[in-house]
Amino acid sequence: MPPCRRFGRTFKGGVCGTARVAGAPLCLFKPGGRGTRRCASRLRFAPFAARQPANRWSTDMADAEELKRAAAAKALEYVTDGMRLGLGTGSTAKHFVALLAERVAAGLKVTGVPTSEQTKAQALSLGVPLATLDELPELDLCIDGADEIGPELALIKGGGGALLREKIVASAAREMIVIADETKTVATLGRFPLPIEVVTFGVEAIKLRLKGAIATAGCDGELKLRHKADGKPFITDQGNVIVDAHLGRIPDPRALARALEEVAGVVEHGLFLGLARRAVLAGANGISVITP
Ligand SMILES: O=C(CO)[C@H](O)[C@H](O)COP(=O)(O)O
Repeated sequence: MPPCRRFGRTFKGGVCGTARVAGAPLCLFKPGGRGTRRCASRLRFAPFAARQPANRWSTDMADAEELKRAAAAKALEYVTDGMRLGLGTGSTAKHFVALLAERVAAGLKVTGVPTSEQTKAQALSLGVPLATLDELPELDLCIDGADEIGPELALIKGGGGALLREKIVASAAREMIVIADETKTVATLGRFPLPIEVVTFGVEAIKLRLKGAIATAGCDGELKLRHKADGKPFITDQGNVIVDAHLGRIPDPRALARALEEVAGVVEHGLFLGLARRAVLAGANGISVITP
């Protein structure tokens, strides 16, 4: 049995052979005739075989991570030497930063501007050179995840609470590429609660004004202040709080964005309109790259 070209190992009871699935570098693991499973991570490869009898939920979770990593790997193809990169936040962006770090270790020269303290810590720990947006106010490319991807690549972002810095960094970049597993795509935005970052002063009054603004854009739904697991309000990297708007449907995202921007106390909202120029989506059938 030839060893896996990616991992350099031969796996007992099965064949591991690298392949490109619809352009994405994935390793195909064929455990002894029991079907083909995908593995995109050296570290998780061995446990994967042992995981065969695991319950459906954990298998789905693992598959979702593999898809995120596959999207991140494809997006890496758009990165070239010397680029100034916006580095997104979230579980998909985390895969991108990890893969980017491997390329940096192999000699790629890039400078990243992180969109959160979390991403900054990850990038620093992996040796990715960083700068602040003040030092690099113009970026070549920003790569980030999203919570929902609607028509014309309109996005909802901010599930991880980093929407403010994410929007500033994406706006500073010549191009934004959004990376996600394909379950994030929707025909109409709004199933994912829309994060709205507001100042900590007068939150209840701000929520009342938000309710009215949301109604003028033809939407309705509950507004909830975001809390952490310990019950305390979630505080963003900029020291603000987040109100999540559970709207269900956003028929006119531009109208809603305009209405939200008029409410005093709103710092930013999670509607990213006209920012993403490309989406790299990973699904069961491979990778697709879509443009608005
Ligand atoms: O906007 C974000 C963080 O503020 C993330 O990009 C978004 O929540 C998607 O995260 P994940 O890749 O973990 O699904």
